[in-house]
Amino acid sequence: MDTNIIYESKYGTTKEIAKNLAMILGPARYGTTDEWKNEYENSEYIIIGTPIYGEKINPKINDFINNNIHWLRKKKVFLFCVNLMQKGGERYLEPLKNILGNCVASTKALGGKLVLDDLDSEDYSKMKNFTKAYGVPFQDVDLYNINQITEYGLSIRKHRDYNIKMPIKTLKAYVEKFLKEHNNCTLSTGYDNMVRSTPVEYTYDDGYMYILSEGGFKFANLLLNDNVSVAIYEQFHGMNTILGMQITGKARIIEDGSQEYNSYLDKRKIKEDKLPSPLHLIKIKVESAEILSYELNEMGYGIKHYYKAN
Ligand SMILES: Cc1cc2nc3c(=O)[nH]c(=O)nc-3n(C[C@H](O)[C@H](O)[C@H](O)COP(=O)(O)O)c2cc1C
Repeated sequence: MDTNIIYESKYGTTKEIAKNLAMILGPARYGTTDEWKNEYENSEYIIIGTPIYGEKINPKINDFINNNIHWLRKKKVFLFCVNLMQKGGERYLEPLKNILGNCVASTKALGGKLVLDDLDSEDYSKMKNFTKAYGVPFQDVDLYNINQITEYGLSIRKHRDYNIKMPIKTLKAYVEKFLKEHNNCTLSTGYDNMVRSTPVEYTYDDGYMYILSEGGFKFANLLLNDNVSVAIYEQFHGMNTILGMQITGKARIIEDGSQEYNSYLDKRKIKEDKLPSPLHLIKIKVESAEILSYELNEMGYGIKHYYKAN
């Protein structure tokens, strides 16, 4: 497993976050310091999560880092803490960052929870004294924010998956070749609780995908939201022949009968008056592409790539 998440948690918030991060970062495992096995040391990406109690990181996390420093320093380490600071919680991670040095790729403070009814008597009275001393209300606090967690998970994922950078020209040429060599895709459109994935034929030319369609559900979404995602892929036979792309783009409906519409039909040698029903033209600007390609892997560039069009 390339990615391992190590955490400690007293009341379950850091555990919940570790579990969600493991799903986003999958394939990944998550577990406490006690569940750690030496065989996990071959993971390249190590994410360490600690709750903050009394301004301090969890002692087991501290011990784990000190006892494993020799191999941790050779990895890419992401540190996060779970706390109730609205801002600046990263400072709690400074001691760990200082021990680990350059292997720390990022530090992040994530919002935690305080549920007074769940606290054991010792924590309950500590919190009571703390709130009294600082003149803050003695009450439940909920800063747990799933958007913040997914954003954090995706940022680590990007760091991990797109680590091997291809020359941009080579990647662009590869993306364009792939898009030209295929003509089937799944177009996903969405608005509010309406989500639609439609298998369609497309053509590609100079940064744009073109789709002709009689109409339907997807147009209702496109009229309300021009953000689209497009998947183009080959049948899955195993990781050693995996090939596919997920495009993010902006769609526009080209006016029927406009010059652009007519020249597209001309190019495709489609006679409008011969059509059984009118066709509408969707033009998608390719903004970015996430690529899974055994071909690029065989070229020595790694299997996953992120392409951003200019
Ligand atoms: C006794 C006690 C002390 C705490 N001290 C701090 C603190 O110093 N700074 C902070 O931001 N949060 C503090 N918290 C809040 C915890 O970090 C928060 O509840 C977190 O979600 C706990 O994570 P866990 O459920 O994974 O153990 C404290 C909570 C308790 C109960």
